[in-house]
Amino acid sequence: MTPAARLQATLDLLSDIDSAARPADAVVSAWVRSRRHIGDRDRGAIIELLQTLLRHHARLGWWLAKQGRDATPRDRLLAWLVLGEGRTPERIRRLFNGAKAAPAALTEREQAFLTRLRGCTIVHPAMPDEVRLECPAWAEAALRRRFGAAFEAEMAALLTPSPLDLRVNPIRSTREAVLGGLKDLGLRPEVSRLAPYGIRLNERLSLARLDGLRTGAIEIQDEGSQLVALLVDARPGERVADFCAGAGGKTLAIAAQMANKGRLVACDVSEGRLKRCAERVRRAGIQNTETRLLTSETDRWVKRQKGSFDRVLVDAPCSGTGTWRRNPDARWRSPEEHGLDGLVALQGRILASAARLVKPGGRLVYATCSMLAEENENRVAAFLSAHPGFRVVPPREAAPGLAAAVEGEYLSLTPARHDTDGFFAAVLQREDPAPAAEGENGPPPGA
Ligand SMILES: C[S@@+](CC[C@H](N)C(=O)[O-])C[C@H]1O[C@@H](n2cnc3c(N)ncnc32)[C@H](O)[C@@H]1O
Repeated sequence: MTPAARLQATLDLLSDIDSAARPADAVVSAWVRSRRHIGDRDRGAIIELLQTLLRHHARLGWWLAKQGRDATPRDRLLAWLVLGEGRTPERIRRLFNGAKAAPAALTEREQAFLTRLRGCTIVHPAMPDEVRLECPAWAEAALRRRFGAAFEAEMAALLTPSPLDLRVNPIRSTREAVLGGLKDLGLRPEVSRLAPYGIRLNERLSLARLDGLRTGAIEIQDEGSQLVALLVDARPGERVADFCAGAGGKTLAIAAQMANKGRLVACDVSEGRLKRCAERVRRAGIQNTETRLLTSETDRWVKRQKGSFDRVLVDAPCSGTGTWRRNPDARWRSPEEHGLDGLVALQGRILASAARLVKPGGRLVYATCSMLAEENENRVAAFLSAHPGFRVVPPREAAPGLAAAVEGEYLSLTPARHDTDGFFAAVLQREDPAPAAEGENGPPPGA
C-alpha cells in the first residue's frame, strides 16, 4: 500500500466508527476480517494511526472548532498530520492528491486552514483540562473525586497505548513453553508483574502470528482482568457461578483454576456473548463449564439454585472507565442503560439477585472495570447495609498470592499505579446460615 492509500484506509475506518453505533474495536475487527488481503505492516500502521486519532479526539476537536471547522474524519486527520506529526501543508498536499486509492485532493480552504495550524502542537496552553486530558464531562467530577491529586496522572496514563496481555491456559500449555514460542517468533515477551499465567507484549504485532489463540493455549486478557479472576479463588471440585460471564474472559481463567474439576456455570442475558463463551470454552479444552442464558437477573433459575454455590462472580455491566486506555473511543459514549444512574441501579439489582446463589460460608465477588466510586465502593456499601449476613474479605486474605498487588479492603487497580486496566473487586463472604426468605420474583424489597 502507498502511504496515501494507508491514509485513505484510516479515513474510511474513522468514518465507519463515527457512523456506527458500535465500539471502535468491533468496527476494526469487522474491517480486518473483510480485508484479509491487506498485509500485516499496512494493517498495523493503519490501526495505529486510527488509535492515535481516537486518543486525541477532544484535542483535535478543540483545534478544529478554533479554526471554524467541523470535526469530520478528514479534518481530524489533516489536523493531526500537522499538529501531531509536524508535517508541512506541502507534504500533505502530495499525499492528498486525488490519485487512485489516495484521499481526495486538498481544497483551497483546507490548504488555508493547514497553513494556519503550521508550527502549532497538539496541546495548547488555553485548552481546558477536560480537553487536554480527554476526559468527558459525564465522568470528570466523579473521577476527580475518586483520584484527588492523582487525577492528572491517572488521566495521562489512560492516554498511553495499552500493551497486549496474554493469559496462558494451563490446561493446554505452560508459561515457559508459550514464552519460548513467542521468542522464536522474534518477539520480546515479558512475564506479567502480578498475574501468574500472564505474559505482556509491548510491541505491535499481527494476532494472526499467535498460533496459541487458535489452539486455546493462550487468551488475550488484560492483567487486571486475570487478577480479578484469581480473586475468586475457585477450587477444583467446587460449584461456581460466573453471573455476568459475557464472552467468557474470566470464565476461562476460573475454569483453569478449577483444573477442570467441579462445576462452573457461565450465565448472562446475552445469547450472542454466551455463544462466544461456549466456543472459547471448547477451544480451551475446558470440560467443567456450561452456559446458562438468563431472561434477567431475577431469572427463575436463580431462585431454584439458591444457596448452592461456593463462589459467585458478578462482573457487572459498568461504565468501563477503566478500559479507556484500551478503548479510547469508549469515553465519548456515555454509559448505556439510562446513564450512570441507570447502570448503578442495575448493578444493585444484579448483585442482590446473584447473592442468593451463595451458600453459607461461600463468597460473592463483585467486580467492575470502572474506576468510579459510585459503581464500586458505594455499591458494595449499599449491598452490605441491605445484607448484614455478608462480610468483606480483604484481597490479601481472599487470594494470598495477590498480596503484593493490594492493600486495603478491595482490589483497586489503576493504569497509573499498576499499569493494568482500571479494575475494582470486592470479596464478600456469606456468614449467615441461609439466604433470607423471598417471593417468587426475586430478592426481598430493599435487598
Ligand atoms: C463486564 S461484562 C462481562 C465481561 C466478562 N465477564 C469477561 O470477563 O469477559 C458484563 C456482562 O453483564 C451482562 N449483563 C447485563 N445485564 C445483565 C443482567 N441483568 N444479568 C446478568 N448479566 C447481565 C452483559 O451482557 C455483559 O456480558
